[in-house]
Amino acid sequence: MQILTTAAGLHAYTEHARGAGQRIGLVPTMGALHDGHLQLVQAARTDCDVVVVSLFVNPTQFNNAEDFRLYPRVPEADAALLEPAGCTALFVPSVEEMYPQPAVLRFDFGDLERVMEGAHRPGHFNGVATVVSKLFHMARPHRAYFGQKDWQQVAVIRQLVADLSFDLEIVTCPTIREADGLAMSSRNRRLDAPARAAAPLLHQVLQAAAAQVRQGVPPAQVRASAEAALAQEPLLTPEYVEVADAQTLQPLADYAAGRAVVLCLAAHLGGVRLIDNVVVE
Ligand SMILES: Nc1ncnc2c1ncn2[C@@H]1O[C@H](COP(=O)(O)OP(=O)(O)OP(=O)(O)O)[C@@H](O)[C@H]1O
Ligand SMILES: CC(C)(CO)[C@@H](O)C(=O)[O-]
Ligand code: BAL
Repeated sequence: MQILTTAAGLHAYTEHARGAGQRIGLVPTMGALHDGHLQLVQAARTDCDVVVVSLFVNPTQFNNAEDFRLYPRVPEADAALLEPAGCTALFVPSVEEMYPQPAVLRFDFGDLERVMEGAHRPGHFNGVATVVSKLFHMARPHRAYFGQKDWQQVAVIRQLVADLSFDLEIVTCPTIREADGLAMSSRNRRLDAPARAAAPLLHQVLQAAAAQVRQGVPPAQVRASAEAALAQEPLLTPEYVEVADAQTLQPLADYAAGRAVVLCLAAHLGGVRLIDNVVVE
């Protein structure tokens, strides 16, 4: 596995592979890797000849300085996991390398980002779109891999690819969970024992809400029951619970035949902010 630290080095690596007729898979991450990330690497390995994993805690997508400061950083352990998983090149740039000058370009994803993560983390998707665009330009992958755990992020990135005509395919992989249902997340490392013990409630609440959606319980009632269930746990402070159209992400007042529904939530647990979602087809 090659370790690359510069944009020019990454570009040279992938252009060489492209020239040799190889297919390039890109897996963008912020590190502190777990099985959710490794699944993306394995999917890329199955589809592509070379697999580039980027590891960069992108400052421009953090709306909370403390969240950025405390974000888990374990690059040596990450590198040790990546080679056996099939990564052929690890891109670990510095902030100066990714942002030689402050980025001033602003993205506006319209209604897609006026809800949920976009509404609660001002500037977040602008930072994600900026860094993902840079990575796409540097690596020019044939395919890029993202997790369903960040459902809204995938919708935003698909819009970015369509609007800017990036010549690549976005592949989405399912959410990998711990045995008790908690969605794997780098931030889980920051949960203390009581918070970790309470954390499976997030997925339990989503599953109960999904059952209600399947029974045709109206969205407002599903939302209210989920909020009430979360309120039972004193360690947990819910930020939002949403019953939304899975494609447009707009909150639903009612169900429409043939349209998938996504149930999303964000909550603070012992000072750590977690998100999760479940899709009901
Ligand atoms: N449990 C998971 N299952 C599948 N994909 C995941 C999972 N967790 C993260 N991913 C995906 O991995 C990619 C990199 O995510 P990231 O590095 O932010 O990790 P993370 O675990 O989501 O961390 P955090 O949520 O704490 O930021 C994203 O495409 C994300 O959706
Ligand atoms: C896509 C991404 C790596 C961009 O920094 C990040 O938002 C993430 O880890 O999901
Ligand atoms: N996985 C999404 C990245 C973030 O929380 O900033």
